[in-house]
Amino acid sequence: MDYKEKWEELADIKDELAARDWFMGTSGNLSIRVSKDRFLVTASGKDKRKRTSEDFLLVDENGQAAEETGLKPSAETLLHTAIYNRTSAGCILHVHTAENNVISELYGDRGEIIFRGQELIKAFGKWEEDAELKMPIIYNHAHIPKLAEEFSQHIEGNAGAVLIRNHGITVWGKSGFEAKKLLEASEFLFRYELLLHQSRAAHTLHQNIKLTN
Ligand SMILES: CSCCC(=O)C(=O)COP(=O)(O)O
Ligand SMILES: [Zn+2]
Repeated sequence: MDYKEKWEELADIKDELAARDWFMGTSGNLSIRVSKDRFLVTASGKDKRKRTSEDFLLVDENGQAAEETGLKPSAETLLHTAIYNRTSAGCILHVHTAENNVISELYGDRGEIIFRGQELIKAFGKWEEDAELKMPIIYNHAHIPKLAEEFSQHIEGNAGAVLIRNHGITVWGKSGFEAKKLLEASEFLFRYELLLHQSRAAHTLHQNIKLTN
């Protein structure tokens, strides 16, 4: 199976995400579809900031190595198989950032975060003036099959995003370009939300200080 082009595409995306410092402490995993039942996924536990010939391995629809290799697929490969087996997604990106973790903790008890009135929700195809983007937040089960099972309940269509509480975000899209767009839009929305919280808190504190003086 010739997957050189897909390999290079995923390696380029990995470099771009690494330049943003989105792979702290070896976290994160990425994959790209090569055929109906084969995809390339990052090898587990690697420093994803480095570009090497052992960054990815080809796996089948069960997440098992499809070629002779000493590499281990990502520990979270079952989340990738869950998406590829249910959709026509072409690429999946999972990163841990401080921002996505804090948002997942702030809104985790609600089970979702809803974005409204934000231009960047258009990246998710939400173009109407009153549109809202609901992003599910699921519990971070240590047992990956259990995590994948809960995650699967939120896979709707060929593009989407799910937050795993105090863990990270997983996005998928029809292509590498689409998946990256959703990831960048999500991280923008998280930073915006956090800045807004901080600005409001600072403003309230300022008002209270003025009142007591
Ligand atoms: C050190 S991060 C803990 C595992 C994780 O959440 C992750 O994204 C990376 O795991 P992988 O096996 O894909 O390297
Ligand atoms: Zn992870």
